[in-house]
Formats: sequence, structure tokens, C-alpha cells
Amino acid sequence: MPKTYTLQVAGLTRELPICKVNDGLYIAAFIMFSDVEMTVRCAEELLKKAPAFDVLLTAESKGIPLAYEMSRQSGKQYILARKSVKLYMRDPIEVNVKSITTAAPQKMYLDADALGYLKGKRVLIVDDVISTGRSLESLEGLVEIAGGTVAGKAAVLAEGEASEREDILFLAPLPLFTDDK
Ligand SMILES: O=P(O)(O)OC[C@H]1O[C@H](OP(=O)(O)OP(=O)(O)O)[C@H](O)[C@@H]1O
Repeated sequence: MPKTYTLQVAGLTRELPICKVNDGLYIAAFIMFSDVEMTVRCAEELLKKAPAFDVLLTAESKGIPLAYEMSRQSGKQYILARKSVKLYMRDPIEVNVKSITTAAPQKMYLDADALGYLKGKRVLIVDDVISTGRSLESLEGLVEIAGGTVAGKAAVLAEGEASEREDILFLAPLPLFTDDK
């Protein structure tokens, strides 16, 4: 198994460390935290591809810098689905989620203010990576509960079989790695 994977995306090149998920399955870890250049460039490229939308929606935590930057560049607000309830959240609603990189089942929450903001809006869902698609599915569930419409589903990278999906926008595929390849 190689130690790194060379990613080219949005005109930039990065060496991603390859990390074990479980026996036989490995991923190349794409962590945009701290990489402002990558965040800014990917936000630009995703906004070029994005359909018309009113508001961005992402999930804690790695989607946050991307959604922030897409919001800054587009002038459209972003809403954040939290993965725990904070005492300042009014009447939170929840959906279940289990992503490829987080072993334990998680939940996503929106409070009444966020739900109210999404109601009747065209929502562009954004994340750093779409892999199994379960996080995306949860975000779609939140949009439905809120009474918004999904304008588009966008990520910097589509991992594994997600790169064959035709219902998502992404900038580059990201392979999954197994012991036999
Ligand atoms: O398509 P999926 O299999 O759902 O995987 C993609 C999701 O997994 C990662 O987040 P993670 O849940 O690890 O949380 P984090 O951003 O807080 O690290 C990533 O940022 C996506 O949100």
C-alpha cells in the first residue's frame, strides 16, 4: 500500500496520506482545514458549476470552511447542520447519519431558526467529500423537513463509487484503496 495519494484538484496538487478505515479498506485523507488556498480555489470552482440557489447547507465539521468561503464569494448565507445539540438551539430536530470516516453513528441537528431560514428556499448542499452518500442523504432529509428544495448537491471530491453518481457535482474523483490494489 502506498503511503500517499497525489490529488490534483482546482489547479492545485496535494499529497494525501493514506489511512486505514478497517481491514482491507483505506482512504486518502482530504483535510481542508488549514489549507486556505485549497478552500478558496475549490469554492470558486464549485460556484462556477453550481445551479442557481438561495442558501448553502453543510454539515459539521469539514464542510464548514468550504461553505463559509462559498458564502463569502456568492453573497448567499450558509446554514450548518450540527452533530450535537447546543443549549442555544431552539426546538432542534434530528436525523441519523453514519459516514465512511466516523466509526460511531452520528446525528445531525437543525434548530427552528435554521429550519425557518431553509423553508421555501433553493438549497445548495455542499461538503468536502461525498463517499457512501449517507451524510448527503441526511442533509437532504433536513431540507425536506424544513420545506426547502434541493437545488444541487456539491462536493470537492467524490470518493469511490460516488464518482459514478450523476446527481452530484464534484471537482475530482478520489479512489478508495484495498489491500489487493
Ligand atoms: O458520504 P459519507 O460516507 O457520509 O462521507 C462523507 C462525510 O464524511 C466526512 O465527515 P465526517 O462524518 O467524518 O465528520 P467530520 O467532518 O466532522 O470529520 C466528510 O466531511 C463528509 O461529511
